[in-house]
Amino acid sequence: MADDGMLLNFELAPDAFAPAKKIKGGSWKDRLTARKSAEYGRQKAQERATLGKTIPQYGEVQSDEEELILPGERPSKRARTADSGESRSVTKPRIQKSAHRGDELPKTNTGEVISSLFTSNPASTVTPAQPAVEDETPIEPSNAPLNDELATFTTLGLSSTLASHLLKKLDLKAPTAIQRKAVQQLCAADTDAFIQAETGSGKTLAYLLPIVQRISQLSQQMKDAGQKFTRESGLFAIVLAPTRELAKQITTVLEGLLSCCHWIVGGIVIGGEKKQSEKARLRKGVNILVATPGRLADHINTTEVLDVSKVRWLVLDEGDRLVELGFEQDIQKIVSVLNLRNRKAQETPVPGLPERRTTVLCSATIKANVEQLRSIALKDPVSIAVDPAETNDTGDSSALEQAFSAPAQLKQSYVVAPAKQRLVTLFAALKQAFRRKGSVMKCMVFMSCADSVDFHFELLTRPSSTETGAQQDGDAERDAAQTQRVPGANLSRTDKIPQGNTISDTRTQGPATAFGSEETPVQLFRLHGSLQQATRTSTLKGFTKCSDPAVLVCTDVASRGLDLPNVDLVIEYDAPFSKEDHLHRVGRTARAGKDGRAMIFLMPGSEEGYVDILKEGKPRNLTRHDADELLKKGFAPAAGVVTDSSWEQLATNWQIDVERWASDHPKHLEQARRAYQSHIRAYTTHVAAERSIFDMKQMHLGHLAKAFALRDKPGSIRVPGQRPGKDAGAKNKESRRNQAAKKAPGTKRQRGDDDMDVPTATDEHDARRRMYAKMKAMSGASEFNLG
Ligand SMILES: Nc1ncnc2c1ncn2[C@@H]1O[C@H](COP(=O)(O)OP(=O)(O)OP(=O)(O)O)[C@@H](O)[C@H]1O
Repeated sequence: MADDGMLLNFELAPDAFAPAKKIKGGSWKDRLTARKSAEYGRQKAQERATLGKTIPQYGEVQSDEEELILPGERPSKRARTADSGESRSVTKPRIQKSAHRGDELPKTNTGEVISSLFTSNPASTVTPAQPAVEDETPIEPSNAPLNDELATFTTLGLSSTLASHLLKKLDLKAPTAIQRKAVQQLCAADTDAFIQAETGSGKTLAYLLPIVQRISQLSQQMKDAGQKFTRESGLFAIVLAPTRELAKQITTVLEGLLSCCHWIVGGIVIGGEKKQSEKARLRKGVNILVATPGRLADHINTTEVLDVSKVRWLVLDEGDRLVELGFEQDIQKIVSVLNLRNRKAQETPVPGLPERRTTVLCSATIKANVEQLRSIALKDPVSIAVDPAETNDTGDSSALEQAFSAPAQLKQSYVVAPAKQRLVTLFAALKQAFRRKGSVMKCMVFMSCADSVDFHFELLTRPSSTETGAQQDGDAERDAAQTQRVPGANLSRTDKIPQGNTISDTRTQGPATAFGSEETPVQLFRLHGSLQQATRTSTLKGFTKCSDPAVLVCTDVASRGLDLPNVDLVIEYDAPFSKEDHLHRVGRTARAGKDGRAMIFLMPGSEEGYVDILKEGKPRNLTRHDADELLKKGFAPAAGVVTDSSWEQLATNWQIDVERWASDHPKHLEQARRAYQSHIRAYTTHVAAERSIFDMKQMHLGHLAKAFALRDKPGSIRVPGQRPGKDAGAKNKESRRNQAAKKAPGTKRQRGDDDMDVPTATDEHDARRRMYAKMKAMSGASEFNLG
């Protein structure tokens, strides 16, 4: 009876007793999301029925369930930050005034208070020595082709055919410094070599030109000896690259070269492509093969027709990355098979074929970890580097490690933005960059993990808040999200949620509605290792070919070796995992003598220590920006009149809008939470030497949540398939780290250890490699998924 009484107090939603629809089809994730949407819709309808609550309108602050204290509830025992009077509350649903600096917090008309962007932020630990003024003095590019009259391709030992092909067909007038050295050395001698030079200095041609030259000489010698050179004459050279994208790019450069000697045939074998068609190509015969190590090792095992006995040139491009991604075993296997078959082939020599194999290791950064590759693959290598101090080096990698630097003409800057303001500052930086038509054409934004890339892509391409539910592009999911903002609209949103996974697989391009405009439309692309190979290829192509200004949001899968034309700005929104990664990321711009800008986001406090590491890359100009400065510029109205309060108000409104976008729809919310958690995990994977700079213990997880448009308490952020958010907390991390430290290095991990983010090994390289392996496993992605 008592129950009956209770029931009478509630006005039930009309469909309250309707049987829940069984959701079929799609992956488990899709079904879960659809189920949640249905639940959410039912809950909201019930809330409206019981509390008479209306759906908030756009621009109105929604109650923040996690941050707010309802009347009658006890306030929290302690403030969220040591320094703060932050974010506690009383109830009222509308904003009374804007969040000005120093104001407590924006208040809603029922007294609710939400966390402000501009209060309780930690102060910078460094007083800027000088105002943020970019040095406009022109600087001589360090990776440009030589302008010395004597520096021509013909003087390097290349045939006149090849040299004139470079000039006339490929429009390459002179070699770069590293090309001059490498081509001279590798055309003349059969010694192993390290090629080390800045990003964008033309290393691909530096090793391909001598190979093509030598094979073309070989073909001539065979002809002289009365033998015909064909694609079946043998496989003479192999180039190994760590990523499929890079392998494809090398193949394109190779094809460009081979068009002047069409009898030499190049080919490619990479993971993610059909193995049968690769086998068919290998059966027909190739003379130069570009491959990823895993796939080549696989073919060596399973494709009988692949004869490697005549391979005389082996290139390991991006050597340190090959090691980091754990390819040593594959490479070891490939090298031992090459050695074995090579010995056999000497019994039936080919005229003009060198006796020994030349192995070349190549990278802009060559780290100590390359020692392993060196012992596996190289014998008495010579060092080919541009700096005269290194040219006599006989391969001591510790000396080489000191040598790397960013291209001289690259303008680097860092932004000091507190955790809460990261997202809004990123928006402001992009808005500002693309405001003036033509000032930036292509920009890359690096993030630490695939989930974060997906979330930011979705957020920055979301429909503008003035649009209504009826989306012209027919994107039903967006429809659903948008409909929620229309008061009185039919809220049975489950009807509108597609069963397919529209976020993670299919859509990798969209208009950047957040910061593009009608006058300057900007296209946004996303790229990470968890995408299907075909999607990745078409995304890169789309970004490259896009005639509108474009932004590629990506993980480190795009950091190495990719030569994307006209990238003029690189933003490292999440700091790189090591200083070498930084040089490779920023090296996507300022290539082959062109100008470029790079900007890295750091948080006030220990992260500012990263500036010293940036300086190790010998930047000729390194400028500091504060978040306020970017926010002021980014939120400046078109007329450019910015008052102190207007930009803060606009920034706050923007933040509120994205928080509502996230909280209004279960799918967005889940994506935001997933991104937040993955970001925290990735944060713990910085190399040991940099862990005091990127220190989890100093991270304010609540503030960080705001950068993912979340209003949740960090501890309550849970996503299916991921560990609970609190596991990422500093306390737990610390205790697990201690546990790990107690284990002897090399001890096999116990099952309970397996979810640790902190590597147990003391050896930094090994730890990092294992971490990559773990990240790969976490997202179930392919050989070079770094997200
Ligand atoms: N001699 C040259 N003259 C003009 N442009 C050149 C020359 N050599 C190469 N380039 C161009 O320079 C760009 C960078 O070349 P490449 O990708 O080989 O650089 P890289 O040193 O391998 O860079 P990364 O270290 O980032 O992989 C390419 O667009 C290439 O076409």
